[in-house]
Amino acid sequence: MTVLDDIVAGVREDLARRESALPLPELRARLSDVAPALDPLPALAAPGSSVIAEVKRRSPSKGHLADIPDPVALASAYAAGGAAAISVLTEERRFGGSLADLAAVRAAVDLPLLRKDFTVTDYQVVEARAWGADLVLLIVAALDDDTLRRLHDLARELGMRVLVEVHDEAETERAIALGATLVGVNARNLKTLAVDADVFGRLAPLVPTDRVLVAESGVGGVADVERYVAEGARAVLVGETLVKDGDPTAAVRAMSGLVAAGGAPR
Ligand SMILES: O=C(O)c1ccccc1NCC(=O)[C@H](O)[C@H](O)COP(=O)(O)O
Repeated sequence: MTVLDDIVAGVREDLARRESALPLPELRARLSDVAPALDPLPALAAPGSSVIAEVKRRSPSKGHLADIPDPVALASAYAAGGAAAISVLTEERRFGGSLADLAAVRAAVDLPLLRKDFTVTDYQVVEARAWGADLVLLIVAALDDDTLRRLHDLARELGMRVLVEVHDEAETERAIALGATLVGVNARNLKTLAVDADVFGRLAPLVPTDRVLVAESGVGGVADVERYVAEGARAVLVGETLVKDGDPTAAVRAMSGLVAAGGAPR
C-alpha cells in the first residue's frame, strides 16, 4: 500500500461517517444557500507569478509544521501579501485540517479558496462547494479516468475550477485528455514523499500553452519561484515555507508578481 492509498483509505472512512450524518441529497439542498463560486483563473493566469498560499498544520512527510490556532488570521495575512488564492487542507488524520477551517476562512476572506483534500467521491465535491470552496483538487494518481472525468465535470457544473494534479508523464497525458485548464505539477512523489524540483521542468513542455501551470510542493522561497516561472509556471502552491515564516504576508508578497527574465517561456 502506498502513502497515497493509505491516506485515501482514511479519507474514505471519515467520509462514510459524514455521509451517514448528512446524506448527499440533504447536502445538495444546502447549495442553494451558498454564494456563487469565485473564479481564480484570471488571477492565476495573469502575467507574473501568483501564489496559492496554504493553511497546513502537519504532513506525512514533515510531521508537525505549525499549530495555526487561528486559520483566519493566517489566511488574512496571506491575502494582505497578495495571494491569488488560499488553499485550505481539510484532511484531518494526516494534515490536521478540517472543513471547519475552510468555513472559517470562507467567512472572513474574499479570495478564491481551494479545498485541498484527497477527493475521490461526488460527495466530497458537493461538500467542497457547500462549505464555500471555489476550487477543488483532483489527484490523477488517486483516480481512474472515469471517476476523474465525473468529479471534474461535477465540480464544473457546480461552478468550481479544478486543479488537476500530476506527477509524471502518463498522468500529464491523462490531465490533458481530460481538458484540464489548471494543471498542478506536484514535485512530491506520493509514493516516497521525496521532493524533486526537476519534475516540473520535465513535465511543463508536455502541457499545451493554453493551460495554466501550477508548481506544487517544496517551494522554499523566491529562488524556487523564479526557477518555476522560468520553466513556465504561472502559479506556485506553497504550504510549509509559508506556515513556518514569521511574516507570511511579506513571504507571499516576495513570491508574487515575478516574471521570467527575457519574457514568458510558454
Ligand atoms: O505534504 C505532504 O507530506 C504530502 C504527503 C502526501 C500527500 C500529499 C502531501 N502534501 C499535499 C500537498 O500537495 C502540499 O501540501 C502542497 O503542495 C504544499 O506543499 P509544501 O509547500 O511542500 O508544504
